[in-house]
Amino acid sequence: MVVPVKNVLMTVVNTDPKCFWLTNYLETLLVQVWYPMTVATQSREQKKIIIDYLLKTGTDLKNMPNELPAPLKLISVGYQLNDFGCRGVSSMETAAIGGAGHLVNFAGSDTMPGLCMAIDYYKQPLAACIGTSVPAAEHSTITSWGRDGEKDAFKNMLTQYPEGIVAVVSDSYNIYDACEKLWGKELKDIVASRKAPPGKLVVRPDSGDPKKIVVEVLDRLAKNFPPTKNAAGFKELPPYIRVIQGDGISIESLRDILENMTKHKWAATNVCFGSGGALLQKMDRDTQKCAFKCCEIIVDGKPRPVYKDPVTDQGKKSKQGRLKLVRQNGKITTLTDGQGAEEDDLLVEVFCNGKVTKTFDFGAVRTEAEKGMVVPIFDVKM
Ligand SMILES: O=P(O)(O)OC[C@H]1O[C@H](OP(=O)(O)OP(=O)(O)O)[C@H](O)[C@@H]1O
Repeated sequence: MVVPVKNVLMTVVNTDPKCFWLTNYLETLLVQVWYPMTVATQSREQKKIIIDYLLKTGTDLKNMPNELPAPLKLISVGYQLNDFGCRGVSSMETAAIGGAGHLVNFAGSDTMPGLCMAIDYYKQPLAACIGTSVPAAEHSTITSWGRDGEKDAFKNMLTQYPEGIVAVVSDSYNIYDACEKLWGKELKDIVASRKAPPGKLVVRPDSGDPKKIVVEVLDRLAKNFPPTKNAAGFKELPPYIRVIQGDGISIESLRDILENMTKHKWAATNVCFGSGGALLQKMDRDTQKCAFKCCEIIVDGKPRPVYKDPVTDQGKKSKQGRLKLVRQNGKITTLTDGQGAEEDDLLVEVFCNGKVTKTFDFGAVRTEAEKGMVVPIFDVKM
């Protein structure tokens, strides 16, 4: 469920007076949910930005081709922010937890542990295509051919993967020449013969100022792959060629790039993104101010509200009494002091006296996260 910050997200009630210490004992463990929640939230914010620019620059989102075999449905927005974060996090466990958080909103990911986590813990079959990636060159598979062998390295990628999507990092030496001379002239016929959709070459710059380099690359490619204008007057490269920016992507740079593309009349559909450290690592518990506080205590059989209210920071005031999460006039809010009716509480019991009483599958989590988005992008429940 999408809940604004500063609301109650979970409550823990002690059911055995002999274990009065248990709730606080669990605090440290339970508060660790701050991490996947923050990854999922930031990834969802980036999805909103991408959809916003797609609409602004004339993409017909409702008629985008399905990217998955029936009965699964996913439009290509699901691959517009790809998880490149596995190498940039502190452990494989972090990659698994954060990577699954990103998959709530997108389907593109190179973080295998995230995919395994979604399958294992949320009981999704592999065939549900929770997360996928594409064949892609990395610098070593290009530079091993030597500086004079870059064209042959590129050609090798196109011929090894003659169908579907293939991404090729193109900045090993000179990204501008790679776009204009190698892709645009020497290999143009092979690129243009790729059957699209879904087949396409995805050119990857991986250095330079992210804000500028994407437009520079699009402009260079446009010299030999003439773009068409969509209904809103924005340029689109031929469907067999696209660009991925995977270096230095954060919420801020993603917005800057899309804004700069819009300024230069390039449609957002020409580009997709890869994000690593900023997606999975560059955040902390205070990003969304996630905390766990005592709000009620039973003394001599009588409940008593408990709270803190530091004079030095009003923002740290905690909620008191029994808490409920409710929807009032369409807005989610927290009721304190036992107010509100039990049946209006959006919080549900998930664990009681040693037993898990409710579970959620990954499809249901995704459906919740898509609520409030302009366009739902996937239906991959199985
Ligand atoms: O969002 P980020 O955390 O920056 O992750 C993405 C980056 O990771 C990889 O490069 P890497 O940093 O391994 O090396 P390079 O940039 O020197 O090629 C990739 O080529 C991207 O540039």
